[in-house]
Order: sequence, then C-alpha cells, then structure tokens
Amino acid sequence: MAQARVGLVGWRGMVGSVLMDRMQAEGDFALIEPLFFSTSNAGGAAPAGLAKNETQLFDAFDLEALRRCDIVLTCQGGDYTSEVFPKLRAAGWNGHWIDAASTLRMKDDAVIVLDPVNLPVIKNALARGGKNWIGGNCTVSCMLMGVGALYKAGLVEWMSTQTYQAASGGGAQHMRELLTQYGTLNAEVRSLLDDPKSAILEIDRKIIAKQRSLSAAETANFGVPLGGSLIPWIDKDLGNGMSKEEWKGGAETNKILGQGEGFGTPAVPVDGFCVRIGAMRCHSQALTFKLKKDVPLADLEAMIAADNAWVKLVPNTREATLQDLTPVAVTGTLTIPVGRLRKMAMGPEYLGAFTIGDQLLWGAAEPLRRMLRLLVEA
Ligand SMILES: NC(=O)C1=CN([C@@H]2O[C@H](COP(=O)(O)OP(=O)(O)OC[C@H]3O[C@@H](n4cnc5c(N)ncnc54)[C@H](OP(=O)(O)O)[C@@H]3O)[C@@H](O)[C@H]2O)C=CC1
Ligand SMILES: N[C@@H](CC(=O)OP(=O)(O)O)C(=O)O
Repeated sequence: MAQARVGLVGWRGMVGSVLMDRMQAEGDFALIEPLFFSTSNAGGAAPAGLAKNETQLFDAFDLEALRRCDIVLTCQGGDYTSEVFPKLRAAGWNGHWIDAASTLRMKDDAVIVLDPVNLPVIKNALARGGKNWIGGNCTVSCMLMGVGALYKAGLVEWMSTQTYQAASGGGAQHMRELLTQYGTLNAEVRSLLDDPKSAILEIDRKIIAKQRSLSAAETANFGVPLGGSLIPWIDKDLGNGMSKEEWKGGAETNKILGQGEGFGTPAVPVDGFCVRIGAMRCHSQALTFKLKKDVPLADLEAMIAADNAWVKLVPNTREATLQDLTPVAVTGTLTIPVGRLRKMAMGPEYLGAFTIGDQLLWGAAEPLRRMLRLLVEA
C-alpha cells in the first residue's frame, strides 16, 4: 500500500505523543499521508513538521472525513471507539482500524497485535481479510515481550503473575497526582529530614497522619493515597473476587498467542494479583511458571534471550538486578529486561522470573506503530 491515507486520532494525548515520537524516530511518516483528527480543535492546524498535504485538523467524529482514510489509528480511548467505530463500519468503511483502547480486544474479528510474539496470528488474520487490530493490555504485552519464548516453545503449564504497575496506566492525571502526593509528604517532614538528629518514628508518625488526611483533591484519581503506599486493585471489580486487570492477564495472553476459546486449543491458565505502585511509567511483574517438564535453567535463559531484539537477560545477581532490572533503568527505552530467573523451591518444573516494560512503549504505542508499518509495507 503506497502512501496510504492514515487517520491519526488521539495523537496529542500521552499514548499518542509517545506514538508520534516513535513514528518520527522510525521514519514512518515518509510512508504515509497523515490526516490528523481532533475531538476538541477541528479546523485548527495539524502538527507542523508531521502534516504533509492535509494541514488542518479534521473533526474526529466526522464520518466522511474518516471514510477517506485507508487506515485509522486511534489512541483517543474507549469511549471514542465505542461511539465512532460501529458507525464507521455501518457506513460501509472497510479500512483498517488500529486501536489502543481495550473496547474491541476480545471481539472475534479483532486481533490483539504484538508482532514479535504473534506475527503468525496477525498474518493468518490478514490473509483472511482481517481489518481490526487492537493493542493489548500494557501488562500483558510487556510480559509476553519478555517471556513469550516459553509460551512459543509450548513449555508453560500455568503462570502466576504478581504485578507492580505504574501510575501512568491510569493516565496523565494519575502521574501528576502521585508526584503531588510525594511532594506533600516531603513538605510535611522537610525540617525533620534536614535535622540528622530527628527521630525517625516522629517522621513516620507525621507521614502516616498526613497520608490519612490527604484532601479529596489530592486523591481524586486514585481514590486513596498511592505515594508511600500501594493499591492492590486495578480496573473494575468483576464481582467474582477478580479485578478486570487480573482477568485480562489470562484472557489476553491466550488470545495474543492464538490459543484457548475460539482457537480450538486449550488455554494456559494465567492468574495472579495486579497492584498499583508509586512508579511513573514502567510496569513490573514477578512471574511463577509451572513448566510442563524440567528444562535446565541455562536452556531457558538461552531461549528467552534469543526470542526477540528487545529482550535483555539480566544475570540473577544483586549487582546486575540493581543496575538493569528497575523501572528507572527501563523508562523511555524499548528494552524488556528479564531477570531473577531461578528454579523455585517447589520443584524443578517451577521457574521464577521478574520482568519490566515501559507501559507507554511496548505496553501501548509500539505494537500499534508496528502494525501500521506491517500494513503500509504489505
Ligand atoms: N494511559 C495508558 O497507559 C494506556 C492507555 N491506553 C489507551 O489509550 C487511551 C488514551 O490514553 P492517554 O493517552 O493516557 O489519554 P490522554 O488523556 O492523555 O489523551 C486522550 C485525549 O485527550 C484529549 N486531551 C484533552 N486535554 C489534553 C491535554 N492537556 N493534553 C493532551 N491531550 C488532551 C486529546 O484529544 P483531542 O486532541 O481530540 O482533544 C487526547 O487525544 C486510553 O483511553 C486507553 O484506551 C492503552 C494503553 C495504556
Ligand atoms: N489498565 C492499565 C492501563 C490500560 O490502559 O489498560 P487497558 O489498555 O487494558 O485498558 C493500567 O491501569 O495500568
């Protein structure tokens, strides 16, 4: 498809901005004719330096303008998708829809795209005329970029994941709120911190008192303090003891891999707890695998290291872990470190691992960018 007309919706949001940066870095704009859409500024100027022939912003709800596009790529969010996608298809538009939102992920005619892990699933759907390409849940995508090799090798009997998810998963306002809370807490005890002789339990008492009395405005997004605390619930309550984020772990992992319900093969059980912590934009997770057989640790390490260009095996030492296996080390990079790999006390088929990914890159923007590239280069 030469110079496909690509409608970009949600390009100035947090995920969209990361996507624009990556598209520029990879020279993607040279391959497309971009049409920039807006829900708030139709008729305004499209971003200078990125726009080519179409220099005005189109109304993101204008079906006629959207129908001109061969491909629509949206990071605008689930409400936008729910509102516009069905109307656009009902209007007879047959282009490719690439989407960061979860709305369409589990639909039968949608593929969850993560091409370093599931290129065969994507190619199969393309050959069958597939048109709906949806980015996966950030935690799931980052996890599979790290340890997808074990699934591809058919080695996983089940996996349990305990996540440590960053504030950015909730959106830009959540990141601001976290930092505001940290600032408030620091201000509360600054003079005591400046005095090396002050009593730590006095500092601790003042901090917990402040956390418990944060104003409604200071906890408007998370609902409770996150700075200096954690929240072991992410996304909706499914009413069966599970959070929706935990449900996605099993449902999306299997769908990405092209197995389980709808594929005629058994799903691999994936379950655990999803926890919000006070990191900025990297999701981390501790994984426990029950493997189908005892495989030497060195073989497992080699398999993981060779799986894709972004995975980085971190030696299971204190020094390497502190250096390379933290959100601070990973933020802003496409590197997916996998470390703390060891056989667990339960037996030789039990493998432990820890992995981290930037949830705005591999967790959101990058799979969409790569899907766009697959389409325009097809
Ligand atoms: N946050 C995340 O971690 C992830 C998000 N997603 C999906 O991506 C969607 C978008 O998320 P995210 O990028 O965080 O959302 P944002 O809130 O950052 O952006 C969404 C839209 O809000 C509008 N907007 C209003 N005020 C501003 C402002 N001050 N700066 C920038 N944009 C503004 C823009 O629309 P307009 O230009 O039309 O006014 C923008 O496209 C989510 O709803 C979700 O479906 C997926 C994976 C991870
Ligand atoms: N739920 C994720 C972020 C996200 O947007 O997920 P999803 O794309 O599955 O709605 C988090 O809060 O960390």
